[in-house]
Amino acid sequence: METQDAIEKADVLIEAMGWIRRFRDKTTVIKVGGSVMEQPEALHHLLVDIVFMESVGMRPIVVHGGGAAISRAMTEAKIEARFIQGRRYTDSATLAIVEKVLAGEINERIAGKIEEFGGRSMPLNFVGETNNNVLYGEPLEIAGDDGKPLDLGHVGKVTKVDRDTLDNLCYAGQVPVIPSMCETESGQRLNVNADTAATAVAQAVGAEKLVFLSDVNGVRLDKDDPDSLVHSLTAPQAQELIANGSIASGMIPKVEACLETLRRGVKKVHIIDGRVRHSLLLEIFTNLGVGTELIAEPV
Ligand SMILES: Nc1ncnc2c1ncn2[C@@H]1O[C@H](COP(=O)(O)OP(=O)(O)O)[C@@H](O)[C@H]1O
Ligand SMILES: CC(=O)N[C@@H](CCC(=O)OP(=O)(O)O)C(=O)O
Repeated sequence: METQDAIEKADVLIEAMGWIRRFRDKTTVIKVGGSVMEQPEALHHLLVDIVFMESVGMRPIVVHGGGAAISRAMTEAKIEARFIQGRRYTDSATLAIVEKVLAGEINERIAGKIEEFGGRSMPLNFVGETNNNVLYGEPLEIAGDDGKPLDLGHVGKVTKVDRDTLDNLCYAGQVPVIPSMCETESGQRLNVNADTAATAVAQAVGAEKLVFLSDVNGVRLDKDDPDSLVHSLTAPQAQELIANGSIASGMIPKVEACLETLRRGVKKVHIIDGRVRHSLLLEIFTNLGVGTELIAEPV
């Protein structure tokens, strides 16, 4: 029986070989949502998966949010969190919290854990003595229903990514870990929605794949019903679900980010459940089709 078990394990390795070959030296951008980071066990398994990917010659890049932790820190500081079209209104006091919690604590924690699990990583933030920032941008301008610009405070969008630094780190076998903030040309720091930050990184490095890890099993027709999961979604279908309100709250910037990424040529975009053990490896190494795959047009 033991030999049988060992043979089955060897079969699994052989099955993975084709996928490993396919993705070797190709970049996968992994966006880790704040909700996944709230669950230490889920985060542990996810980071081990990322170390595995790097060990077999893939090039993972992590972009992370931390919405839940930011909101918690705001409550402690007695600041009320307010969202406008899925973006956090960011005044100066909120920005200071975002910088400390997201670019500081969470970013360093993820990078530290990757190292703890046997990988090598580089936290890319501007907190501390050296500025390792790779995301540059400008204030985000969005309009309300009346067409007038909305005041979001210090919220930005990424317009430039330091691709050379990311390429060099990946080449050297280090996993870049990027918080969702950017700096303007004049050095002003801005809070960026993590889904859109991940999109900008995926486009800049010409990623083969962009995977969003969230706390739901994917895009659902009814957001409260896990059985209404949509396995494959085309761009027009996704737009329809946003327009009719089926896709709401934090799922809006995520799906919009997916659509933008497809328009810019990244081949595959997936939204999967980061709470499921090894969901990332299942997504990459099997045909099981976990979560929702977004595609530009039906094949
Ligand atoms: N149609 C939908 N399908 C799935 N989730 C949805 C949908 N509409 C809204 N949501 C909400 O979007 C959330 C995911 O977005 P968000 O909280 O920003 O996640 P993350 O922090 O992982 O980026 C889900 O937890 C769910 O409550
Ligand atoms: C402008 C804006 O909304 N920024 C986000 C950045 C963090 C984020 O996006 O975190 P999740 O991935 O966990 O949602 C925020 O302040 O919550």
